[in-house]
Amino acid sequence: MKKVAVVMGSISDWPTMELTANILDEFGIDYEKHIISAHRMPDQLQQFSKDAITNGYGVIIAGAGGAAHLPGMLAANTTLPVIGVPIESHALHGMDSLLSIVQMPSGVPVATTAIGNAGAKNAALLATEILAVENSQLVLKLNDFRQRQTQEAINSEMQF
Ligand SMILES: Nc1c(C(=O)O)ncn1[C@@H]1O[C@H](COP(=O)(O)O)[C@@H](O)[C@H]1O
Repeated sequence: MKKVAVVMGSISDWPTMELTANILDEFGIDYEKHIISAHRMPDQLQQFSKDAITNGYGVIIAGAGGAAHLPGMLAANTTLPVIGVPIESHALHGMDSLLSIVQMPSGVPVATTAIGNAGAKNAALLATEILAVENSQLVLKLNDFRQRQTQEAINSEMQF
């Protein structure tokens, strides 16, 4: 199975992106985590994204905050699917991150999640669903995850 790249613009994004990593762990998906900033590490960004297919990645998840150009610049340099996670910034509560990730020009798509923790978790689930297209074991695991989630919601309703 292909690996997932979990990329973030700064180590300060890790408390959010760790939630992505936790879900990939839960599904037994091989991933690598990297700090690569399009702004601060432009050469490394180019190298990483151009080599991503030959290095065995199937999906890239990129979390960034503020002027969050990282997911878009990764997408510009590879045809792998890129999922962007808008980190909840302090100054603008992640609206800056969201708008700078979601408003890509036509021709270079980035699948954008919700801001912050929910987005980080959904990015991992979406990456799992992409890999599940070619992997029936992952389909079973995703169905099991959904069933448990439904049961937890039913239980909370009964205890309410
Ligand atoms: N948005 C970007 C990029 C980029 O898009 O290249 N590089 C860093 N950052 C973001 O800057 C925020 C503050 O970073 P610091 O905490 O390191 O100052 C982080 O949320 C990071 O993702």
